[in-house]
Amino acid sequence: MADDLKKGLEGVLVAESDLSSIDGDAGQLIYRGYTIEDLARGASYEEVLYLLWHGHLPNADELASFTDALTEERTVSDDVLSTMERLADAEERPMAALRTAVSMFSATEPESDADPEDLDATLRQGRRITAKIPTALAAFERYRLGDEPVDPRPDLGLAANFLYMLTGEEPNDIAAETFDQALILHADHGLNASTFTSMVIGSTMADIYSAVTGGVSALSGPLHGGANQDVMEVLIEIDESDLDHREWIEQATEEGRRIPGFGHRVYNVKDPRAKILAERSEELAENGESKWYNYTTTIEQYLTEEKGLVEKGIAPNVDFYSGSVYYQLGIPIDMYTPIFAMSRAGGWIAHVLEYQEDNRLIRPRARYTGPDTREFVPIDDR
Ligand SMILES: CC(=O)SCCNC(=O)CCNC(=O)[C@H](O)C(C)(C)COP(=O)(O)OP(=O)(O)OC[C@H]1O[C@@H](n2cnc3c(N)ncnc32)[C@H](O)[C@@H]1OP(=O)(O)O
Ligand SMILES: O=C([O-])CC(=O)C(=O)O
Repeated sequence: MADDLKKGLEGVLVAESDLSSIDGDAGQLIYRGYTIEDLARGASYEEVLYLLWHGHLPNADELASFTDALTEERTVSDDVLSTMERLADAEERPMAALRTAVSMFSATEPESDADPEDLDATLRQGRRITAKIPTALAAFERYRLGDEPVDPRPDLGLAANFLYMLTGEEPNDIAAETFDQALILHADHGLNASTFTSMVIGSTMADIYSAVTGGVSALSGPLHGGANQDVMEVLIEIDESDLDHREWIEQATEEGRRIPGFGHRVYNVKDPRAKILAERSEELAENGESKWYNYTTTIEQYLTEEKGLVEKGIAPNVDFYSGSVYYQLGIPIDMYTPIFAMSRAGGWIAHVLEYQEDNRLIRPRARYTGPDTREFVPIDDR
């Protein structure tokens, strides 16, 4: 492969960004200069959204008017609800239902005829999308269970309100805080595949609904956001196996299975988000069932230390520990990737807006390896 061809765009710089920075060797992630550890410990998801969208952490008044604006936009149209019901009846996957919902939100967009160059209008549209995603997703889950959707509660923050709409019960403080932290950890991550997808769409000056729908689509794949569901499925496979979890991972490794939740294009060491989520998983295990956390630590220890994967730069990524956290919060397994999207929508919107401020159409090239020019043969002569 010639040097100028960067398969998978590895290492290629295509934009400047103030939003997030990853140090793949040190295992550090910052959003606009703040470490992910400080944000996860001290901020709410709404504060992080504000930081990403407005460039600074909000003061109390700014946060209050920002959360009010988000809260006001939580309801979704009856058309979206009935579509969620139909898709639930058809046993559609939640990520596909979410992709459809985001696309449908634009039908009730009050500023749908805004000039694409009006980035304040785009931000307001993005805020509407971000506020509505939890409502549509929770409604889909309720319909799947044969229940009616639960109306959003204006007195609850985005994370607690989502859990409330999902179950009909107000979550306890530990569940609400853990889930809020998970949303913070997933909000942004440089030019990952789904963010880049949104930026490519945004670079044509298409609307933000299209960009976020594209982001959801790209995130759904098992090499990207879909891995969090796959990790939990592996843990359940281990639980149901006749083998003990240590034997299971030994056998899986011998069979050459690629374990989801390991490996990353940018990190050569353990993802800092995985460290935080591992702590949350351990805490939940101390007050509940310990086996899920135990399975993950056994896999991590075996692969990284005994099989030496960490020396090859393959270590747990964010998806490795989020599954056992969500499982212990009682969230259905196929909602894990939509939850990732719920959070990452904030990052997609931030990157699209940042790029559109000084927009240039994104349009790379492929090296042509097909035949040289040849003679066209009419169909009757072929
Ligand atoms: C939120 C996120 O998107 S985080 C990533 C979520 N995805 C996953 O967890 C799925 C599992 N992981 C993977 O498939 C990959 O590590 C990716 C897709 C994340 C990164 O892919 P790339 O940067 O293209 O790395 P690539 O697939 O080329 O792998 C490089 C080497 O690491 C190995 N490797 C990568 N991931 C793993 C893994 N999970 N288990 C074992 N080996 C792995 C590959 O076999 C390859 O080895 P080789 O050079 O000896 O052939
Ligand atoms: O950065 C990436 O390639 C994948 C990832 O961890 C994320 O999107 O959070």
